[in-house]
Amino acid sequence: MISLQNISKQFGRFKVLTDVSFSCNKGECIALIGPNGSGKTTIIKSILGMVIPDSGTITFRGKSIANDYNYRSDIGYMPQMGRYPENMSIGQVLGMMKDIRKIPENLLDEDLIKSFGINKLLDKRMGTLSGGTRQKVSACLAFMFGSQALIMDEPSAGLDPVSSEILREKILIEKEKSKLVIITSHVLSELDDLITEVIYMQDGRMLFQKSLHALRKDTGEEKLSRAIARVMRQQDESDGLQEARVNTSELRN
Ligand SMILES: Nc1ncnc2c1ncn2[C@@H]1O[C@H](COP(=O)(O)OP(=O)(O)OP(=O)(O)O)[C@@H](O)[C@H]1O
Repeated sequence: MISLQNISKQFGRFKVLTDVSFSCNKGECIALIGPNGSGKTTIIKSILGMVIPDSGTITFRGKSIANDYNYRSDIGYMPQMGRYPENMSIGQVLGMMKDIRKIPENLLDEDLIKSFGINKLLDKRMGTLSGGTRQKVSACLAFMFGSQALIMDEPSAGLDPVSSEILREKILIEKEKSKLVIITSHVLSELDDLITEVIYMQDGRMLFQKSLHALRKDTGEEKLSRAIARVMRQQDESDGLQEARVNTSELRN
């Protein structure tokens, strides 16, 4: 459904993405993980056309996204930090998005609006909302139009435990409908029962893409956090060995 081929991006002199390639398909729930600054949000923004890569190709349903923004109506996006007109009320923001997307009222998915209780806050101005309520509005918008792909950038950040669980249940329901879900999170424990695949980023490079099943099998660890920790230890050991080999050969020369 979404495919990245050799994507690289530089901001000024700083290389943020180097030769990133991966594909993801409907029915998959992909954890895009990695340390702060490893390039996860830049990947997401590149998929959404908000960042233009310096090189490489991104395709959505087999078609290059370059110069064609129509594909975006098929992606529900929940940003890390939603920015909205501060003077508009929640109801006006929801209404504005409905007008832009032009989806018939009976096809709108308003589950989260009800379960988060957003329907009781429609008159509140965006500028007065708490961080968590703003996140809830972003979540409502991401799911509202029944998009076939959902991209969520740290969706539970700022949500209280009850709301996190509501969102998690919703993601599971959509995953069961064979949608593609891409999700970034630093709280790996909340991804355990959700995801099918892991893409691990480090320093702007994709270190690996593996099914959760393969990752568990390779590491012998059931929990994602422990499996990732084990992979990183193995990586450090192999980097150390490599460094030792280089040092030895430098000494010989
Ligand atoms: N518009 C920009 N101009 C300059 N540098 C940028 C820009 N956007 C991102 N960067 C830099 O690119 C790097 C990757 O940022 P990105 O937001 O993709 O990381 P991330 O993996 O999502 O991090 P986090 O886990 O902290 O959200 C960071 O060093 C960031 O400062």
